[in-house]
Amino acid sequence: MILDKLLDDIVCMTAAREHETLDAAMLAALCRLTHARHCVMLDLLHVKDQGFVQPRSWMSAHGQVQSVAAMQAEPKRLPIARYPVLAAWMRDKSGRLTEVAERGVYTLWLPVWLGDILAAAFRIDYIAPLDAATRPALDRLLQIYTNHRQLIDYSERDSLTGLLNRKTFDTRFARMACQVTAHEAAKNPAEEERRRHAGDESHWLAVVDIDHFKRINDRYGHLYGDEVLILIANILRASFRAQDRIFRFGGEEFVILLRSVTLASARRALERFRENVEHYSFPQVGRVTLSIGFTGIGNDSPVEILGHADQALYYAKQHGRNQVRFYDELVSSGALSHGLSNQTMELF
Ligand SMILES: Nc1nc2c(ncn2[C@@H]2O[C@H](COP(=O)(O)OP(=O)(O)OP(=O)(O)O)[C@@H](O)[C@H]2O)c(=O)[nH]1
Repeated sequence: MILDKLLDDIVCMTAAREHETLDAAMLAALCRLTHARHCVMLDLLHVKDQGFVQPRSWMSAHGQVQSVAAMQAEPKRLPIARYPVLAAWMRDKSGRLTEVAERGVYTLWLPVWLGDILAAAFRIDYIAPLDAATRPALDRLLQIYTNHRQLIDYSERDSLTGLLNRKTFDTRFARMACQVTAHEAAKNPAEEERRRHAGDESHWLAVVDIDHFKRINDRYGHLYGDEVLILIANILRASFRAQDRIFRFGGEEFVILLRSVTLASARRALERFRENVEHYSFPQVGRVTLSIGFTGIGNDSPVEILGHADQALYYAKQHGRNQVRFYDELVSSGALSHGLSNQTMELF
């Protein structure tokens, strides 16, 4: 019986081609196998050598899997010290299934190890103790989950920085732009423009390019150039929210999708990131700066949106580098004319 259920769950999990679907299949499997009252997946974030814990997805009371990616608000991050089991795993760089019983409720913790990095954990709460066969079954299921997650990571991510790759950007951005276009179709473009400037929440796309990166490679060699790319990827991860998506677009270019924020917040986040890089001391290389162009994601096609952000980036490069430029503002001030320039990067 347990074998049948387990095989069904494995079929579901290994059919997943994206993290969200894999996480949902794993949560459903865990709830079914443990008859859980509550099941949540937590992400472990490593920020400046400190560990933080943040929910990623969970099973709702109605048996539906919900995910942070679909939420408007930033989920709460708590220091890892608030979770003694996770803190001990992180300190020891090892740990397996751990069951904790307290006042008639059992909590099972399952770690997701990627090498010696504790990347995530599942927490399951239930009231009847697990039978002897369930624990080893959960342990195997966790191994299958981790293996499949690594496979998805491998195809979605850039091997140098670990950020999402260009192929993933193409798929995700086309999907996101379609959703926004469908949502905005009923509105008139002038109203959408007014809404973005009026401080309403919207989605934004930013293109980031390291300044004079060729000089870094030429002066210090490609290995140091690669190190700069890895460190900038780390600063990017620490500078943006869980709902935002960060891609290495190729070479020394990165793309950020900022979700559901006002123009002022998007600008502030990008400025803060730019300053974080400017003030970081890169080993051997010293100071590195970057230029950023960004625009709103409205009714335009993905190619046009990328083209607009790239035009703003090009403007930043032409006007001193180390700055953030907003496409719509450049157009309304007359510094840029609306439409695709022939200096835009090669798209798709
Ligand atoms: N180390 C390293 N270098 C790379 C990688 N991908 C691309 N590059 C280098 O990135 C450099 C990009 O240089 P350019 O496009 O001329 O731009 P830039 O020197 O950054 O100048 P501006 O963008 O105008 O500020 C080239 O020297 C590429 O060889 C990589 O994965 N690792």
